[in-house]
Amino acid sequence: MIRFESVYKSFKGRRLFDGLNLELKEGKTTAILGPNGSGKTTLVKMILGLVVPDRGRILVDGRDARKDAEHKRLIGYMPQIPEFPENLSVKEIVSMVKDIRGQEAVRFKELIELLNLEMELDKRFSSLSGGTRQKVGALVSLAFDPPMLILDEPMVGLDPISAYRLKRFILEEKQRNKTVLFISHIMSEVEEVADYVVFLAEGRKVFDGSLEELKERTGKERLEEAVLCLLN
Ligand SMILES: Nc1ncnc2c1ncn2[C@@H]1O[C@H](COP(=O)(O)OP(=O)(O)OP(=O)(O)O)[C@@H](O)[C@H]1O
Repeated sequence: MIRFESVYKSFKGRRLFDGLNLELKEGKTTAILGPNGSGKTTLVKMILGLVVPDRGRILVDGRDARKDAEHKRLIGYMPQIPEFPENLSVKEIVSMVKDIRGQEAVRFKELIELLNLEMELDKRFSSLSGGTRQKVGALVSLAFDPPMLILDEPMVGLDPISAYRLKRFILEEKQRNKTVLFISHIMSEVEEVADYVVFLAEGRKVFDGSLEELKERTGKERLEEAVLCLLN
């Protein structure tokens, strides 16, 4: 379970999170929604310890995300924009992450096939297209088969076939009771994949509950319309 306890975070004197309390359920898939700049990426970066809260704490399976770096080995993180050493090949990047995590890339072959990366393995990261860089981000986050996945707009930038395959993969991970957290602006995707929804607006938690509860609360059957209701 991931728990935010009275989390405060400001950037350059501007308060984003103002005592956020939030629980993300283990073994479930939660979509983080909200307008641009509402704090979604900052939220997931705080779970990873990449952004440190000014006050409060975040517990991942009971471990303080700030103090305990071990929890990172439980998580596969696919950032919005993957950054890896530009001069390394895809193979070398996976090998580097393997050494850092001290884990085997047990799903490497399967993912290479799924994402159609066979021809890219020996190419330097600097020479890859935007979508292929995105696929490398997916590969690295998923190859080590971690119990928790944090995916920041995972399907954006991928061609339709790759996006479809990655979505199927995530749905299978969900069936295996992994804890999945994903950020998305694509409501059809959220509807298909998520069990729970957290909706942020300017760092405030506007909604936190199941998809069904969201529809019930807003009286809207379509998620797109339910989300518009939350914004108004
Ligand atoms: N390192 C930083 N320095 C200064 N401000 C930051 C930093 N990181 C985030 N912010 C600010 O915090 C707010 C939330 O940013 P964040 O990236 O978390 O939003 P988001 O909901 O993920 O947005 P998007 O949907 O556009 O990806 C924004 O106003 C952003 O400018």
